[in-house]
Amino acid sequence: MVLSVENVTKSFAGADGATPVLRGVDLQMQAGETLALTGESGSGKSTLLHLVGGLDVVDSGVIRVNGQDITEMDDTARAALRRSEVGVVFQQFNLIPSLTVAANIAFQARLSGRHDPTQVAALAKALGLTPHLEKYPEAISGGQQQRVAIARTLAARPRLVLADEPTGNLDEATAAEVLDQMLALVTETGAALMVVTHSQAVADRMSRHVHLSQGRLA
Ligand SMILES: Nc1ncnc2c1ncn2[C@@H]1O[C@H](COP(=O)(O)OP(=O)(O)OP(=O)(O)O)[C@@H](O)[C@H]1O
Repeated sequence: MVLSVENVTKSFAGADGATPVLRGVDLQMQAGETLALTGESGSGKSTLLHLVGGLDVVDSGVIRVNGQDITEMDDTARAALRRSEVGVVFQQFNLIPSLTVAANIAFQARLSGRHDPTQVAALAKALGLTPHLEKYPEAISGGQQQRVAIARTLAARPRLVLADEPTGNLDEATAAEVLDQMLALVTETGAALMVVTHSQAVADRMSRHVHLSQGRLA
């Protein structure tokens, strides 16, 4: 089991007390599975993604990544697991402006000790980035930057890939193409992929679909 979420709750403090966002979420993912997570705006999709990615902590419940309980870990251990096992593609690409496209793609893989120049070249080719490898992020389009962010995540070969609207900034045709490549690359590495999306077209491409409503998954 790559991911196991058991009875997870999370509230945020607001002006009129704590607002529960997740009220007991259960979810399991196996290696090779692809999952679409949908739900209305504000339903808590990003919150769940952040908890699973170890970027925020649960109020109660258990999250296991590759069998390891991240809710019991301290910040250092959680950060180490995130570096080695979990890859996150955010809506904002968070590229490093002072590094070339090639160095941005290699960045995460270097951190997790899995840098392989041949793989960077292969990912760049698969995502149509080869002509841009020596450019800096400011000199490429938003859609190209998004593909660099995807390549950077996959280059580190995480067991679990979490993506928040990974093709949200791309036109329909490019989005479909990038999604195809992402699915192929994830399948190739045997990782599990969770995609938060508002797009039915994206959800339809995943092997499973769960919907977040009233703080629970259905
Ligand atoms: N750090 C925070 N502090 C306070 N409230 C928060 C915080 N993060 C999220 N929330 C609240 O939790 C709820 C769920 O937010 P979240 O971003 O997870 O929703 P979402 O389903 O991802 O929405 P969208 O589809 O619009 O991105 C919202 O009401 C939001 O205002």
